Amino acid sequence: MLDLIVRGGQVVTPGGVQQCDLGIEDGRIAVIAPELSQAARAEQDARGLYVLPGLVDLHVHFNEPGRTDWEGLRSGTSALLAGGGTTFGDMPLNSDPPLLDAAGFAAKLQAAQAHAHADFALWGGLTPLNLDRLPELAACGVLGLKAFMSDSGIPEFPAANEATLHAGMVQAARLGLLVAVHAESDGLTGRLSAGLNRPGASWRDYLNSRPVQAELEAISLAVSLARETGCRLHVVHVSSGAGAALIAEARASGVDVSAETCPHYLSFTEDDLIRVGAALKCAPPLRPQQVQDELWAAVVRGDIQTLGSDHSPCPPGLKTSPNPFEVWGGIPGVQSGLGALLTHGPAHGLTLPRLADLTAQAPARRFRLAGKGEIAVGFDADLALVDLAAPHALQAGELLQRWPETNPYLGQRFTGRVVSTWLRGVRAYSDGKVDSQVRGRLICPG
Ligand SMILES: NC(=O)NC(NC(N)=O)C(=O)[O-]
Ligand SMILES: [Zn+2]
Ligand SMILES: [Zn+2]
Repeated sequence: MLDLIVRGGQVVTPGGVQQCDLGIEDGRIAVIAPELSQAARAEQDARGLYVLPGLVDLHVHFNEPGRTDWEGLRSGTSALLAGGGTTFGDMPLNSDPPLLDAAGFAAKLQAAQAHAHADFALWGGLTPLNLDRLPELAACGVLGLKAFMSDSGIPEFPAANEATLHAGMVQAARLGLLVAVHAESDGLTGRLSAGLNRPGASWRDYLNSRPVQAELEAISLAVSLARETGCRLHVVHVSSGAGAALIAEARASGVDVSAETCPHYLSFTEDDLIRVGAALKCAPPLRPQQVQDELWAAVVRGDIQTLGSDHSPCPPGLKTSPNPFEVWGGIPGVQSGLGALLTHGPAHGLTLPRLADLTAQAPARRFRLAGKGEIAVGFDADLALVDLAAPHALQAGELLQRWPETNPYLGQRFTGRVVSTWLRGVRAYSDGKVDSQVRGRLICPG
């Protein structure tokens, strides 16, 4: 007997969108068919709703242990579920200690097993401080190694210069680990910031300190090191079409490199940053409309393979400095990414199967997370049931993150609303509430 039938939804698979039933057994999708007649212990009516694979958001900063007052695993995963996400990859920094060795892994694993309401994978860091710890991180089962090519803002997580990145990639290639980079040139951003960061600095000054050129220089360096070392490379939060093009060119010439961008680069421009200020500060920064249009084209074309939220919140007090350079950078986005994509995507030609690929299937495939990211027989029954006929303005009261008032999407009109989210066949979120009994599991790349 089936455990559950999800009945009559518009199911989004790589092949297209079709109305059918999903039969679920032992947390996995057992059968997909137009009208299931088998017996089941429970039924969920999904008529009129779209059934998407739960988001596999491999770029979040939940900051636990150590900076739980910035976000935390309970609040972060609650917001993830409310946004249709079922699996996350937690970045190694902003938690304290940062995840740089086996002890850091154990500390975060313990916190996540106790508090995460969604399945999780854990990134390890690649910094000049822990080049001798990469084999032990591989043995722990990290999702990959994350390096900053510019200042991370966190002193315990220093940037990797060319020599560190090279040494790390040589090892990563041997250990079978993927390396992800925050690609902005430290030399260029450092030089420009030194001239522009002064009392009275404006948001335009901040934008000028982190030009697209800084991204291109860093991508070029990372790609050439990946080519030389044979290391798998993933460039996170690509902010420009030119950056995506550089990566596409490298892929075409045989480098094993993929690209991520984030919903905020597709939703906001530098004009919004200048108007709104601190809530929209991130690095790399938001770009002009023209650059955003090119980025959208790269997403739809497939030159960007994955979407991640780069959910990186902080308490409101860190967003109050009058000097843009002193404001903490990072945007919360784990609950609003899907809504933003459903709202803005159609105008750019983004179809639902392509959206599902970018947000779930492609990240799971790229990071070898077996059984995740797809609505197909044998895969985990990780599902988001979405009402596309429910446009609404995003309210602080529905945001489950730690600091809802810092969310820059507040008040925006979204086209889709997540009605319920299912983790391995269990309803983990519905109608604004998370089932606090639901616990996530560690997933290691295969
Ligand atoms: N320390 C951070 O959380 N940094 C993050 N902040 C951003 N993107 O503004 C990131 O991913 O670089
Ligand atoms: Zn980054
Ligand atoms: Zn990040």
